Amino acid sequence: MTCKTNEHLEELIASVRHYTQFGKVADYIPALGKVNGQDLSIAIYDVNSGCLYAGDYRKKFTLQSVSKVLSLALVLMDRGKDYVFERVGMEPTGDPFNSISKLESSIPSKPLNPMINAGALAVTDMIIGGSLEERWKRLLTFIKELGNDIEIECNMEVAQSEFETAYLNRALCFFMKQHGIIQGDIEELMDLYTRQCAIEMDCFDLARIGAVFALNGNDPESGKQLIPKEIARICKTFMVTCGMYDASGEFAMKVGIPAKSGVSGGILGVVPGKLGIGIFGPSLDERGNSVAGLKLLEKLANEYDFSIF
Ligand SMILES: NC(=O)CC[C@H](N)C(=O)O
Repeated sequence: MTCKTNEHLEELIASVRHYTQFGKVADYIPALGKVNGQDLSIAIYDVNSGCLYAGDYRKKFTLQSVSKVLSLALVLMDRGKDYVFERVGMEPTGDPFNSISKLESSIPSKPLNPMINAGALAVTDMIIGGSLEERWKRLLTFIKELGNDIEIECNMEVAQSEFETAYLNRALCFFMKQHGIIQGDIEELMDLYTRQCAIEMDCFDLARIGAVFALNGNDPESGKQLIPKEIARICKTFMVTCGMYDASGEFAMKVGIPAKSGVSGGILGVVPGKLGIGIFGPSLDERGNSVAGLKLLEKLANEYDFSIF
């Protein structure tokens, strides 16, 4: 599948690029702070007619929280939904993605959903494998298959940078270990989680992964079922209710598609039955979503009537 440039998408990008100045690049993970805040690119994978792009769509970025949907899909396939949802809830929090507050107040004491850091850490802990390397390999192989790109790898500099500074995520893990939600070793989990967040790809790969979800888990080229339909549906539901952190309600109102963002500025979007969308725009708003990426999606959704509602 090749990706063609598209004049109208270029115009749309040009019309929203100035929003990048209203946000800022995440630097709480030091290695993430090195990118150019003005970058903005998009790829759209239409399951019927091919791929279109605008901007530097081959520029690589790390998935960060976008990876949470993919680890969730793998773990649901590994363990089944009863096991997973005994340990992680299904409700949006309305709190920032790294918040610790509801972990203590919710009854039973478990993370409210798999799209916040606490829930995602619990999910990554559930990835099956005899060793850290085996678990990592299983996750990476799964993501390569979804993106149909064997070159997808981990950016070890970003992974290491997060590993060395992830005090709050470690705190979440210690709390969950005390409450029996996390079973494994915490340093091993942090290693696996920070590698998962540092998996690097471009907008084209991300759009293709979106196309798999748009097709209920089927590979858009081979037709192979990569994710069972029910699990793809669960993932898309979480993307709608919790995918854009504590801006998920506003996003549902303004754009209305399953989507997942990450603090690298990536956004994975899904228009069911039709499109996968990959966006990269590292300048973030105060909630950690790509500021220009959101505007771009809003414009596209209005123009092409993407909303599922
Ligand atoms: N919102 C995000 O993208 C957060 C992911 C990041 N790796 C973290 O755990 O802090």
